[in-house]
Amino acid sequence: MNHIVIIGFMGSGKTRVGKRLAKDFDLPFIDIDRVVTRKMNLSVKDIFDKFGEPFYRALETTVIKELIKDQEQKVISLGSGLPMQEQNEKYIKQLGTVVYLKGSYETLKERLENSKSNPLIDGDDKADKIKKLLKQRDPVYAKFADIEMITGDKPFEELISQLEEKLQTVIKNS
Ligand SMILES: Nc1ncnc2c1ncn2[C@@H]1O[C@H](COP(=O)(O)OP(=O)(O)OP(=O)(O)O)[C@@H](O)[C@H]1O
Ligand SMILES: O=C(O)C1=C[C@@H](O)[C@@H](O)[C@H](O)C1
Ligand SMILES: [Mg+2]
Repeated sequence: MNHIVIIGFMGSGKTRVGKRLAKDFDLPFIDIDRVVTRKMNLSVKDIFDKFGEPFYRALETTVIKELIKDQEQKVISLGSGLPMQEQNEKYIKQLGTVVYLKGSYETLKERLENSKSNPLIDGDDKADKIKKLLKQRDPVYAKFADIEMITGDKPFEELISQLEEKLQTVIKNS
């Protein structure tokens, strides 16, 4: 399928950017974190606490597999951890044009400072956890990316217009 697929670290802007692209391109928007929490009627944190991370990962994989079969083009924001799971690799590759929203450690730390909804970075050592996870994840996100956009170095509107220009070129040539 030729969905527009947004990946990146927690706080990189997958939801905000995804919603905006969907509006501008007049496409439906799907946020996989949101689909999973709706299915369970629980927050990400509650799913992790009650059922554990492997259960959450299995749900994410179910959702991405369903989206492969979806013939209606969409903008899809993936969960931040989804590209890290080996079993999802083949599905991401089939899904469409992948946009990596790449944030620096400083940008992400600032955006995530007050967030309490990400169980993998909660706690007093949040900054350390962000640094370690980002180091592991950045090369994996980069590997999947058809388009890489730096987030945090320019105003949101500028990011959107640059990204939309790149997407139009990639989609035209695909
Ligand atoms: N380009 C940007 N410039 C400034 N702030 C931004 C930008 N993109 C997103 N933000 C802000 O950063 C925060 C995180 O954005 P968002 O929730 O979209 O990230 P996310 O990648 O979906 O995070 P998560 O993985 O936790 O769902 C929000 O407050 C959002 O408004
Ligand atoms: O980075 C991650 O691994 C996660 C990020 C959130 O979006 C949720 O998908 C969940 O907290 C896992
Ligand atoms: Mg989000």
